[in-house]
Amino acid sequence: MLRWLTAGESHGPELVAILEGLPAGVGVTTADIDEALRRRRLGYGRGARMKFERDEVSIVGGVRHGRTQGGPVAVRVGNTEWPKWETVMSPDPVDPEVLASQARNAPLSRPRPGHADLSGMQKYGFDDARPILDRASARETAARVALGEVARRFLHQALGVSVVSHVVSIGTAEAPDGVVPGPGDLAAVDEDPVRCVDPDASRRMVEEIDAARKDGDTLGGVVEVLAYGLPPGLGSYVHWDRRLDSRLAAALMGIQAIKGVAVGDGFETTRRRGSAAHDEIENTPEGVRRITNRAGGVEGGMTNGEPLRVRAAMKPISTVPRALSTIDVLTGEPAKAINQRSDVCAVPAAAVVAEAMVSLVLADAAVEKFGGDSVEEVARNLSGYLSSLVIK
Ligand SMILES: Cc1cc2nc3c(=O)[nH]c(=O)nc-3n(C[C@H](O)[C@H](O)[C@H](O)COP(=O)(O)O)c2cc1C
Ligand SMILES: C=C(O[C@@H]1CC(C(=O)O)=C[C@@H](OP(=O)(O)O)[C@H]1O)C(=O)O
Repeated sequence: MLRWLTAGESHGPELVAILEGLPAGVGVTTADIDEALRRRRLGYGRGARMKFERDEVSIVGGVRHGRTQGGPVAVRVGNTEWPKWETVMSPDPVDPEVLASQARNAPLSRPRPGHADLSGMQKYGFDDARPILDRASARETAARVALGEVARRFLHQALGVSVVSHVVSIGTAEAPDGVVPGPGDLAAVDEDPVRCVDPDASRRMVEEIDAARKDGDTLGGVVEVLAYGLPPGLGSYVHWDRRLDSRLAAALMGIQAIKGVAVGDGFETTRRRGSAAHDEIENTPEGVRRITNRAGGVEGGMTNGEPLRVRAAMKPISTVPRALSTIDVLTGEPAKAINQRSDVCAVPAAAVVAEAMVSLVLADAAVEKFGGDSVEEVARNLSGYLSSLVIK
């Protein structure tokens, strides 16, 4: 079983992440994780903070000379913005006079509709949104992407699986159906400003972001993750919490601002008759396969050997520059919501985060199915399983 945990605040000194249960022998370096974090920062529509903040990565456990050792992998991602926030986010008590002398320390009492601010203040008993937004913030996804990169490398090295992602829509601008990146297309997708594989749709997405920015507004969209090279039989139908689709949905819904998940053709399938909804089976010289892949590679909560295809729907960013109406919790009076700076659209970044979450879930399911304490052992067990399949 793989377990992963993150800690740290958006404006704290650093994020910390631990991945436990990964076999030994996964090749991964600080530079690999650095590159994964660079990819998360890509994307047209991000706010000012992405320009001046750097991610400072260090691997502090579980890896020696570029290989995992079998113990928990621990990663730190420093926030280079920290010196500006040292007083606001100090773990230790601060002299009230020092606090009062800095405008940055003023309580944030005008909760943003759509963010965690108001419910978080009610739940944890604060009249300041700072402690809420600092942990609710998607800055935390940097820690998940760091771990996801280790999981992705494991999947590739032990099973030959490639995980890729792309942006399907931003606002009302949509890519045409069926245009997806192939297993080796990640770098090409990254070159596009919104990580969309259709140049025409990409241009319309960029225009839509420009228009929203001009209007002081924000946008959401849909991302898709694909995994190529999966064997049949990851996950199981025998219990709800062992279903791969249930685990993928939970992991993707666990990303900030994700409001819906679809496996394969998802909701679209409900508009079709059964005869046009399912994937017919045929035998080929290479083995059994589905003629189509509307199911997105999962049937009965298990991979079926076709490429995995899952989508996640992201709502528009809730820090709307043309600020929304709220109340000031200190006075109860109507007010405009907190708004200093924000992303206009973070859908391309969310695609990279979704890749990381899918990689973690697939790595977990692979360790469960193939056991093994080393990459070599997992690969051996996979090959034994494939050659012993009754139906190939
Ligand atoms: C990559 C990424 C970047 C985000 N950037 C912002 C942002 O700049 N401003 C903002 O208000 N929300 C941003 N969000 C969304 C908030 O984190 C999210 O809306 C908030 O945590 C409330 O949670 P919920 O949307 O899941 O209800 C971002 C989300 C992601 C995945
Ligand atoms: C810092 C990151 O994303 C942040 C996610 C976020 C939010 O509310 O989720 C709000 C913004 O932070 P701030 O309000 O400080 O500008 C984003 O910049 C990051 O992704 O590294």
